[in-house]
Amino acid sequence: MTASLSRDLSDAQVKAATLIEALPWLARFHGATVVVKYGGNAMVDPELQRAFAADMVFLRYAGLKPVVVHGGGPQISAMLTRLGIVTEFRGGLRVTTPEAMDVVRMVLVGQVGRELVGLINEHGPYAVGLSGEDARLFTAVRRPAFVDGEAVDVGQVGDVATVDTSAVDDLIAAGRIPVISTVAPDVDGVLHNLNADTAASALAIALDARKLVVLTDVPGLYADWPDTASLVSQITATDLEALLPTLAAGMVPKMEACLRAVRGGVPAAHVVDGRVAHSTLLEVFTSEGFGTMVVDAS
Ligand SMILES: Nc1ncnc2c1ncn2[C@@H]1O[C@H](COP(=O)(O)OP(=O)(O)O)[C@@H](O)[C@H]1O
Ligand SMILES: CC(=O)N[C@@H](CCC(=O)OP(=O)(O)O)C(=O)O
Repeated sequence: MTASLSRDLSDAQVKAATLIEALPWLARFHGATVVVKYGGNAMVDPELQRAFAADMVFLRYAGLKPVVVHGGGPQISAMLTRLGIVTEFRGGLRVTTPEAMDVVRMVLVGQVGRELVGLINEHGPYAVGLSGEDARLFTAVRRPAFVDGEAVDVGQVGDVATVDTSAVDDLIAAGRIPVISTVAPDVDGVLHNLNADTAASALAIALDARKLVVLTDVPGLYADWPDTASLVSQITATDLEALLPTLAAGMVPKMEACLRAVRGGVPAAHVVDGRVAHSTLLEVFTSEGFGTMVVDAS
């Protein structure tokens, strides 16, 4: 056998092994709803954006029901700066004045959501964008931020008060991929800015999703950040609860969202590295999984 033929054969074996490794996961997750929080670098790097859109279409063709909830913090900050509006974050939440709220809605619904819908729809007529305002998907209740244990008012920032999944259910039943922007009215119709990790978690619970996958810019949760040797591949909700008070800013809403999802009945919540192309597929269809998995019990 020539060297190149044996290389071709071994390449073919590696490809075949990768495909067949997916078989049990294809069987297990056929028909399952998976909520994916799109955020971090995967949202700003054009190649990663395209890879993410392809992953959502792949999940759909593999018989899963992907639902995307997107972030957009950096894009909101960039637009506020362009418009000369100064805002700050307190306790991980953006202080949202009525003026800032207009920009949050414009950027999330009108820009970030639209761009992702466009990328997915390069593959076919699948993605439909919604915000929390559509068909009462979310209602919000004003929440404070916590700084050094003290509650601080951060304006029109909300927690999810209610979820009505009917519009999302209709889209899923029609074979579509819902793409959701996280702004929502309160009971008086006043629009609120929701943290996207928090909204994704609430939606995963309401949809009875089998998985919540949260994309971020690190390989996963580090028990002892920033010690890279402390990457956690799996953690129980109980252990995560104990670790939460020690976590630094960005990871707190993400891990709280995973904890809430799992406590709310979602069998597994994952934080994966969105800087790696196709991270969602690596998580769903490989035996090792990818990133950090949170489960209710070990
Ligand atoms: N224990 C930890 N494990 C992993 N990342 C952490 C931890 N503590 C703080 N971080 C930081 O949190 C960041 C993720 O939060 P954030 O930047 O808000 O994410 P995103 O933009 O993806 O929503 C990481 O890039 C990292 O810098
Ligand atoms: C209340 C609050 O802070 N809302 C976020 C909403 C967007 C978001 O959560 O985006 P990422 O996932 O990219 O951080 C904000 O205004 O930035």
